[in-house]
Amino acid sequence: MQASALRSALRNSRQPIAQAGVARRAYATAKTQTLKERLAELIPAEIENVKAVRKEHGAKAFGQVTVDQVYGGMRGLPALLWDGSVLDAEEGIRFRGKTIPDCQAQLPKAPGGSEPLPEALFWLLLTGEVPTPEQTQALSKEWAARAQLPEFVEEILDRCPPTLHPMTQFSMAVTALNHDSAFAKAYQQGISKKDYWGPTFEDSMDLIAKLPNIAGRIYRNVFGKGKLPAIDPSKDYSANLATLLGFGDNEAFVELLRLYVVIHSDHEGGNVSAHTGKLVGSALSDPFLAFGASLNGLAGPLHGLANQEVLIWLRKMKAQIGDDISDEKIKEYVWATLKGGQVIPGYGHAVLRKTDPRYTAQREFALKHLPDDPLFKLVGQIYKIAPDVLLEAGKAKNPWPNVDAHSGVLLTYYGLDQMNFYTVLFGVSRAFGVAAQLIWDRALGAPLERPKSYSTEAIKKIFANKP
Ligand SMILES: CC(=O)SCCNC(=O)CCNC(=O)[C@H](O)C(C)(C)COP(=O)(O)OP(=O)(O)OC[C@H]1O[C@@H](n2cnc3c(N)ncnc32)[C@H](O)[C@@H]1OP(=O)(O)O
Ligand SMILES: O=C([O-])CC(=O)C(=O)O
Repeated sequence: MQASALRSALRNSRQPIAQAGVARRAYATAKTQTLKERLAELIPAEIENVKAVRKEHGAKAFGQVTVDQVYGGMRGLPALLWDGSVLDAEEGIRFRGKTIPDCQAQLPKAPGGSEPLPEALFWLLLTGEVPTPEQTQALSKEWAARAQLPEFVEEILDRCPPTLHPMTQFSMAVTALNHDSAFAKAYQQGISKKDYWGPTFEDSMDLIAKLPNIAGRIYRNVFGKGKLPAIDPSKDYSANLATLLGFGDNEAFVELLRLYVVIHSDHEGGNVSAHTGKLVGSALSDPFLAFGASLNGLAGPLHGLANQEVLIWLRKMKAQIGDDISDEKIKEYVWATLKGGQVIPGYGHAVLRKTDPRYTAQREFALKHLPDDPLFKLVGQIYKIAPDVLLEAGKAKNPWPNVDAHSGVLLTYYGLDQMNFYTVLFGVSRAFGVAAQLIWDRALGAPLERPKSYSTEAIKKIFANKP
C-alpha cells in the first residue's frame, strides 16, 4: 500500500460509527481490510453500545402515542431502530451523519469522476466509516465476481411477458434468489444466533451484486434492446449497470447512475420499502425474501413508483397544453389534477417539510450536464408553481418536491425514456440501505417485529370513560 493510501486508511479507520456513537480505535493494517473483516471488528463494540443504551434509557418514554397516530399511518411514531441514515424534516437525509454534499465531497470516486461511488456509500452505511479508494475498488471487484445469476432466474425473467410490469419481474427474480441463500441454508443446518450476521452478509453482498444483471435483463427483455453483455470485473458497479442497460459508453450517464444509486439508497427506516424489508427480515426470512418484499412496497405509486408517475403526468401535461407551456397553463393543470382527486406526483412527503435535498442534488447535476434541456426547464418551472397551488389547496403538509420529481427527467435526457422501468433503478439503489440494516439487525439479535393493533371498537372501549 502506498504511503498516502495508508495515511488515508489510518484516518478513515479512526472515524466513529456516527449515530451509534461508538468510540473506538482500530488502525488499518498494511493489507487492504475487507468490509466483512472490518464489520467483524465493529460488531462486538456495537453490541456493548446497544446494551449500555438500553440499560441507561430502556425504561424511558419518547412521548405519547395518540389514537390519531394509530389511524394516521403511524406518522412520527418512534418505533424502529435504523442505523444507516436519519431523516430530518427540514434538512433531509444524512447517511451515518453525512449529508449528500458531504458524501459528494468525501466518498471515493471513479478515476476522472466527480460523483461518489455507491460501493463507498455501502461501506459507509455499514460501518459509519469512509473507505479508502482501495477498499472501494475491492468492493467493485467483489460485486462483479458475485454478479452472475442462476440460470433458472434468467429463465424466469425470459419467460415473463413484456406486459408484466418491470417491478413485478424484479421482485420475482429477487425472491427466487432465495434458492441459494446462505442464511436459509445455515439456518436449516442449525447455525447459532450469534453467527446469523455472517451468512446474512454473504446473501446481502450477493443480492446487491446480482441486481445489475436482473435490471439489465428486464430492461432488454421488455424493451427489446438485444442481448445482455457480460459484467466487466475492471469496472465499478454503476459503470457495469450502465453497460447492461446499453448506456455504458456515455460517461455522464454513468456518473448520473453513481449519484442516483447513492441518493436513493436509504431514507431511514420508516419508509415503506425499508420498513417492509426490516419487518420481513425480523421473521428470519433471508435477505432475498426480505428485499423482494421491499420491492413490492417500492412499486406503489405513493412510494417509489412516483418517479414513473411524474413522467406520465408531465407527458399528459404536454399533450394537453402543447409545447409552449405558460405558468398560467401549468397552474390550471395542477389545479385540475387536484380537483380530479389525484395527487401531484413527486410533491409532498410523509416526513420532509422542505425541498428534498435529493431533488436539489439532481437539479444541480442537471444544471451542470443538461442546463438547456426543455424537460428539465419544465420541471424547474413547475417547481415555481406547484408548491403555491398545494399551499392554497391547503391539504398537503409539505408542498415541496421530493426525489421522484426529478429523477425521470435526467434518465429521459440520456435516452432511458421507458418510465415504467424507473422504479427498478430505485429498487437497485434501495437494496443498499435495506441490506445494510438487515446485516446489523442480525448482528444485534433484533427480535421478531410484532406491534399491537386495535379494532375501532376496542379503541372506543379503552377511552370510553377517559377525558
Ligand atoms: C421516495 C418516496 O416515496 S417520496 C414520495 C413519493 N410519492 C409521491 O410523490 C406521491 C405524491 N405525494 C403524496 O401522495 C403524499 O405527499 C405522500 C404519500 C408522499 C405523503 O403522504 P402524507 O404523509 O399522508 O401527506 P400529508 O400528511 O401531507 O397528506 C395530507 C393530505 O394532503 C394530500 N397530499 C399530500 N401530498 C399531496 C400531493 N402531492 N398532491 C395532492 N395531495 C397531496 C394527501 O393525499 C392527504 O389528503 P387526504 O387528507 O385527502 O388523505
Ligand atoms: O421516506 C419516505 O417515506 C419516502 C422516501 O422518500 C424514501 O423512501 O426514499
